[in-house]
Amino acid sequence: MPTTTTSQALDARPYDALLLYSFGGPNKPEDVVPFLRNVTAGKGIPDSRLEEVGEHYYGFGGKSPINEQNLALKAALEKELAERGLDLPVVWGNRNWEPYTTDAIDELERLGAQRAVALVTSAYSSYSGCRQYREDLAVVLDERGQLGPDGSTGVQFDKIRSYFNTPGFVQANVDAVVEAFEQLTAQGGDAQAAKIVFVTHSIPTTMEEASGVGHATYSEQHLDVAAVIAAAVGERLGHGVEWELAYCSRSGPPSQPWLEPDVNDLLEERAGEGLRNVVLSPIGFVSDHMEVAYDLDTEALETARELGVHAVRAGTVGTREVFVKQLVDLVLERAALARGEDVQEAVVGNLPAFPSVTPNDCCLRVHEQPSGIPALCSEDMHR
Ligand SMILES: CC1=C(CCC(=O)O)c2cc3nc(cc4[nH]c(cc5[nH]c(cc1n2)c(C)c5CCC(=O)O)c(CCC(=O)O)c4C)C(CCC(=O)O)=C3C
Ligand SMILES: [Fe+2]
Repeated sequence: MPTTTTSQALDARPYDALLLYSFGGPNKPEDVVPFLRNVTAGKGIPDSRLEEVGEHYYGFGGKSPINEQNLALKAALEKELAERGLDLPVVWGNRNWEPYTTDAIDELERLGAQRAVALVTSAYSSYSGCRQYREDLAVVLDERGQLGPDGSTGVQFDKIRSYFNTPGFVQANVDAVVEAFEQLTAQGGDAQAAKIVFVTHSIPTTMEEASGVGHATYSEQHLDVAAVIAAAVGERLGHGVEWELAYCSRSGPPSQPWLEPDVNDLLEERAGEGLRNVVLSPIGFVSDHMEVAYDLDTEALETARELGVHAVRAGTVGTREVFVKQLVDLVLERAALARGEDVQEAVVGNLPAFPSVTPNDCCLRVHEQPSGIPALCSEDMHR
């Protein structure tokens, strides 16, 4: 039997393609409304919220940074794969904008791919970051007449595990936060006194509860990895650093509870207690999405300024080398698993590696309320 290291270093079999699967975003003003319609179909988001979010996009010329970020990640993955001698084409697709899921499947078929490994651009497990991607794949396959009782009857899909608690994701965030501390000092801020406020996307508390089937919940995942990042940053800086987790980008009706505190509310409260220096670390986002560009760089930094708080926003992991290498390691790990080999799954923090084949009721939108939609890469849909 080959050792894991050797086979992982060289072999992506049985996969013949990598699907980079993301959210999508508008490229121009005319795209904004159709994009928002795609995102919100049947989700009960009030019109007032949609108009507000539309304005965020128009404020940036109707263009989200997300598509360029994904193209950059695709290029970085291609480079890393080529450097390792791996002949694995990368195909990009999105749930909510061009190139759509069906375009990506067309492309996979054009390449003659029979078995693809999917990498979703969300590091954490919840309905929004995990199951929704797997359901959309199933829905699109169904529309194409390619969904059988145990998965796709065409190109087969597996998925790499949620990667928030992998060494490369954590290291990339540590590097970014340390750089933000250096920037704070260079700007005349007080790095010794600064607190890290980790930020992620809020979700409804019902979705939070449902995210904990078979593994830690969405917020627990963030708290676990935030503690590791903060400790490593403290070591690099040579002094302890305090930290907290806050949320951004809530939507839905005001009556519906979502995870709190909101980052702006937290800044206000801590400023009232005397906090004057903050590093905002958007660990919930793998690249500079609109949430980062608007909710953090526009809104939260403005809040901080009004409060007299010196705040610096740390970078997202984006295409940092250590992160890209981790993603390719995860592809190879998934391939070794698919070949039935023993695999040492690298993790950091106190939580175990998340499942590569997810339980059937993993990450439902609402706990114990079946969605009625099959989700790919779950136990039932995995042959
Ligand atoms: C957890 C999470 C992630 C992180 C995981 C991941 O990355 O997948 C994420 C990512 C993203 N969300 C995005 C955009 C939007 N999300 C919305 C709505 C919602 N997001 C939710 C959660 C999440 N969302 C939820 C619970 C809703 C309510 C509706 C529902 O229950 O599903 C809405 C509707 C308006 C509004 O409510 O804001 C928009 C426009 C974009 C694109 C940004 C760009 O263009 O750069 C990205 C990457
Ligand atoms: Fe979202």
